[in-house]
Amino acid sequence: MKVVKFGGSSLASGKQIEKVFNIVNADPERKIIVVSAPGKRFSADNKVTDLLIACAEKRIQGESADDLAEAVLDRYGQIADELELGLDIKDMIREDLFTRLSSDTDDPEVFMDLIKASGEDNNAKLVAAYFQQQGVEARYVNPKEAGLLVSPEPGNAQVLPEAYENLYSLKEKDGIIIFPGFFGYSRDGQVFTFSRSGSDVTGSILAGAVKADLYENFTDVDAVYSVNPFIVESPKEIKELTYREMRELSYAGFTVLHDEALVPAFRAGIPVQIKNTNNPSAPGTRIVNERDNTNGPVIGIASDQGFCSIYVGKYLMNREVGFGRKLLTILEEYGLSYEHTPSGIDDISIILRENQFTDGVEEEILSRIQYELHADEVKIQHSLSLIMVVGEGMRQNIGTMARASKALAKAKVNMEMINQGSSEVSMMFGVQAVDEKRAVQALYNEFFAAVAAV
Ligand SMILES: Nc1ncnc2c1ncn2[C@@H]1O[C@H](COP(=O)(O)OP(=O)(O)O)[C@@H](O)[C@H]1O
Ligand SMILES: N[C@@H](CC(=O)OP(=O)(O)O)C(=O)O
Repeated sequence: MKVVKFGGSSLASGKQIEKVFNIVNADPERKIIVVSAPGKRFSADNKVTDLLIACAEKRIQGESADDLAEAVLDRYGQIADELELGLDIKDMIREDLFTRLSSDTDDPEVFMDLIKASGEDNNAKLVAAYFQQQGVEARYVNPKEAGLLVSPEPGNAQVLPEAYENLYSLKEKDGIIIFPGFFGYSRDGQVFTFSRSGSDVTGSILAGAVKADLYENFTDVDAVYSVNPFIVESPKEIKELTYREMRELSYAGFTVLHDEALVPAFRAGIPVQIKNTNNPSAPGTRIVNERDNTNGPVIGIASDQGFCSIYVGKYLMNREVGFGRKLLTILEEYGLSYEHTPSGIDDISIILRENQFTDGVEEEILSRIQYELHADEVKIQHSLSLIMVVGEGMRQNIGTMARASKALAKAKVNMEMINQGSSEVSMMFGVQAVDEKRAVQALYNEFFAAVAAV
């Protein structure tokens, strides 16, 4: 049995949903179908989820959200018309959205999740209606009915362990199951969503729960490319990579798969296949436990912007027991998570996502570090990009760091910091955001120009 997830780009129009139907119909093993909300039809288009967020924000501010609600309903309406689904489904979606919008906003975050989740929930109902109209035995299954229990963390829910046992019974159901991605229910019955792009996570949870043979993730590219195709033109496709490599790459900027989506599939040992809804005969990319390292040390290069680095210098820091703990405790008190901590004997840098800082907090944290830790120097550097060079082959190859540094030097990119993960499957370079694209291109030329296929 296969669990198959279709992303927003695969469900953005009636024509796309016809493709989805043909793909599912072509393989009787495709039994559990996870759907996202309708995504963008063209680059300047709106994702339904973004419209819903704007809708919820207006209501939270006490304003009317009718115009935005109509824009959402128009997207479903157009799809239903294209698929000749009739009025029932449109009426049902309208009623559902306005019922949700009329609920109380006392807890804005809970309200936001209720509205966001409607994107996937209503799309699953619409897709199920289309499959039924085509004469296929298919039915919408609600995550509450199926027992997809999650932690009550708005916009950042985590699956609860007992969900896996509950969801196992989906295996026994007849026909095709159309399951909305992106959200689950807390133990007391409230809706909570995963973080953005979280339908990938739902697919992986279901695949793990029913012990599927394969988790297929359909999107709008033929494969996972060795670098982001918006940075390097026509980059090499990756045929196979390991869970660890993909986890590092998706965390560091390969948005094609949610970085938390691999854990459930990995724990259950289920391979993941990335495929293209618009070109389903392309083999795609397979994510597995182990692969042959035949083509050099590096499998992919990912990059992301929006980081800052807090530098702390203190003479004899290496001798001071508890220094690191005290420093991280200050960050913890402000609810900040950090990404990397490159360090020397007398200094340490903490790399964080900039968007975690609220007004005024930055100065407060810097002066607390200076004062409470008696630091010699504390400074913050903004607008950094992190570049991750990833590959299991690095463990067996000598000189990968030297090659990367040389390529960056040749491209006149100043490295602000370097960190090699203890796992030896990744190297991190911190550069100024303005240098990011040039750096990625230089690294790509170094590691992929002469490689046939990866
Ligand atoms: N290394 C990469 N390989 C393939 N796609 C990538 C990569 N990095 C970023 N992407 C982007 O990921 C997109 C697919 O993910 P997403 O937009 O979330 O699709 P979906 O709508 O299927 O959920 C691609 O269109 C591409 O722009
Ligand atoms: N619709 C949600 C969840 C999701 O997974 O979407 P997509 O498959 O389009 O990335 C979002 O936009 O975040």
